[in-house]
Amino acid sequence: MLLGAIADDFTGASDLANTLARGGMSTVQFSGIGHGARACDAGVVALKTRSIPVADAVSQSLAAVRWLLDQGCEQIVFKYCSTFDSTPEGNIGPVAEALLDLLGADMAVVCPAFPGTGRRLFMGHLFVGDRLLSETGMRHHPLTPMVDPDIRRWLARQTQGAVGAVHLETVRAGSDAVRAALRAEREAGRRLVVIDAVADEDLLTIGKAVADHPLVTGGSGIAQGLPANFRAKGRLSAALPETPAVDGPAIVLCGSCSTASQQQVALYGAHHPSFAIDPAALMRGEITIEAVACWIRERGDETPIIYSTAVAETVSDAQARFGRETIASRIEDFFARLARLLVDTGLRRVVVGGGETSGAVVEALQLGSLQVGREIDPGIPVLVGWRDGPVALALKSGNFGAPDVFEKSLRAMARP
Ligand SMILES: Nc1ncnc2c1ncn2[C@@H]1O[C@H](COP(=O)(O)OP(=O)(O)O)[C@@H](O)[C@H]1O
Ligand SMILES: O=C(O)[C@@H](O)C(=O)COP(=O)(O)O
Repeated sequence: MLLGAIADDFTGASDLANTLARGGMSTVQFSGIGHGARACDAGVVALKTRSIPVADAVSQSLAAVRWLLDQGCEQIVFKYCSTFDSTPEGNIGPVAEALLDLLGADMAVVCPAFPGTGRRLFMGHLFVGDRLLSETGMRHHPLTPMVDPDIRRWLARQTQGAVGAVHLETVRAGSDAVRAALRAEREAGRRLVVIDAVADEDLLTIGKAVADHPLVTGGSGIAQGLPANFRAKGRLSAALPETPAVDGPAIVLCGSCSTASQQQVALYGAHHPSFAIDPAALMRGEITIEAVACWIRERGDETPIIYSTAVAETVSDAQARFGRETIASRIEDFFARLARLLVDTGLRRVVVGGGETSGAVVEALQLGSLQVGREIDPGIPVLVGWRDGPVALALKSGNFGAPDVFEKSLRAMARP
């Protein structure tokens, strides 16, 4: 492995793996570090560290990066969400600072921008489409409500050290100007530097400027320029491995409550059987895995959607009644155990909506390593793992995907 990455959730990992694969690196996504290595140019370790206590996130991230270094990785990417999902405590800042220490690095860029999905960073402020981050549905995220669009200020709340900034005019002046600006930030003692990017060309400029940085942090966009650094040195594998087409019984599971997911669930549900998980009924034990699996079997050849997706008010009511963490983990656990039961009884294709939800599901399936296949929509590839035969996955990040992304995912998995 040349490039090693950790991602703080599973949809984020597949988003990054997709970018690296499209950039020409043979890429494997690992579910944690307990499953053994596989030969590839880039290894992406999916963690579920976005919404856990800071100390746990730091120790899991360090362990994963140590493992990647043992596999020979020469550069490490720390991938977090393009909407910078985090709380005032972390976990982006503390993990980034711990990685700088581990790698003996004196600085790293911080760049959540992903223009292909409308995430742009200008003057340190993060936009989604034409709105500041805090004026979007992310303000009401069930676990990491994003109420401040100034990434410099939000990150500074999470870090021990001061946060630096490099603005767009410098990025537009080219890689040498970026290198000089980053050097000035480092000399001023600012180890984490928020850097603007509003277009793919900005990310390519930044990618070139950080070719020799031990640590690069950002959304998947920051990885756009990295494969070229290895290609320029003639280091990339000649052929990219193909993923098999996977057909057969399928399910769509959605635990994301994002605005995009609400629309996608409604559209898919208009044409397919759908089953809504009511959190209160789940907590009372009135919805069981076995009963839902039986309902799915009764649908025959159809591919149903099972979802807990709800509007912000319903989510906050459930959180007030049962506690934010309790209800979240109860729902995640439900999807995880349901997916495992279904795959063990013949299901071959699983589409999951939501990063935390995907993490719970993929961990329960214990697929180990996943090969990265074709792109379904920006940031969403087909992934293929193995459990008594190939199992295809599509892990849809909350706000990613066209309105018909669930249908498209099922079709893309089955295509040779
Ligand atoms: N109806 C609901 N009420 C409360 N919490 C919910 C509900 N539905 C899902 N959740 C929780 O909200 C979180 C959504 O996070 P995630 O799966 O990462 O989606 P996204 O990708 O949109 O962030 C999960 O922990 C999930 O269990
Ligand atoms: O960077 C992104 O936006 C995604 O890759 C990502 O991390 C998504 O997280 P969720 O919205 O929680 O799925």
